[in-house]
Amino acid sequence: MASSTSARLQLPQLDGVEAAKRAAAYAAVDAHVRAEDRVIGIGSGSTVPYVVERIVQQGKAVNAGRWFVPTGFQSKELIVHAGLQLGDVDCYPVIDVTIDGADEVDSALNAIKGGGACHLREKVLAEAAKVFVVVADYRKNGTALGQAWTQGVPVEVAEFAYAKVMRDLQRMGGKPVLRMGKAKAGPVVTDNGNFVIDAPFSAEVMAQPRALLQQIKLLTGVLEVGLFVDVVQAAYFGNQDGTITTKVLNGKTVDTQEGVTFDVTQPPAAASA
Ligand SMILES: O=C(CO)[C@H](O)[C@H](O)COP(=O)(O)O
Repeated sequence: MASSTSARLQLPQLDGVEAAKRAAAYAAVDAHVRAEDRVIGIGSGSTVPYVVERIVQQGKAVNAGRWFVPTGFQSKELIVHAGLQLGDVDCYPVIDVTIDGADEVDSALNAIKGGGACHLREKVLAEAAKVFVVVADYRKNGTALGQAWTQGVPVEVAEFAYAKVMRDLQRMGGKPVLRMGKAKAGPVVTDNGNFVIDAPFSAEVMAQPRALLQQIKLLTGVLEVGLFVDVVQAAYFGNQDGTITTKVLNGKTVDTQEGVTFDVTQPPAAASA
């Protein structure tokens, strides 16, 4: 994928899952962040720092004319600390490409997102983008939603409505739990000041993600649901053996390629632009 004639990058040695995340992120940037792209959405999670790292490797010249739109506090900090120009979706409602993490992706490119409680802004930046790409390690690459990611569908709710929405989700057959803070007494509060409910459903219900999304979205008090249906155009997964797996939308079908060789030490082609 990258040219083998350029000088190699000196990168820190990473093991296992971290190496997989880096490979997925670098491969996705190389394939989807073109030199001419001017507005770029930056998602959330532990894989996204490698996305920003690769974009920085594309060089100061190409990045000087770009605006970077974050999905939350974490990605805003990444953008600022990388010396990239910060934009917002109210200035840039059309984004050239957004790259984000994912909690699980199925074989039809449906995804669960919201493990970091950012899925409201993430979905706005996904839908604002001409191209929406997710990056993850091999643990997130599945065939059906809810198999690997068992903590449930993340649902962002208005704080005052949470108890009513919990009851609604129970009536739908879910087992909702209010997400609690780890180093804070009380619930997680999103970047938008709301609560998050995690709602596991049976495999039969999870097998129809569009129907489930529509049903939850209609509950009064719900801001957004972490089911991303028909919005992901490509997914990149880093594997344990150093290769990557790609799932790319091709018309109405998904082309899957496994065991793709990718050398992270090769600089990105856009670096010379
Ligand atoms: O949806 C998200 C945050 O709301 C993240 O993108 C998702 O949790 C993936 O994170 P990681 O790259 O750490 O696995």
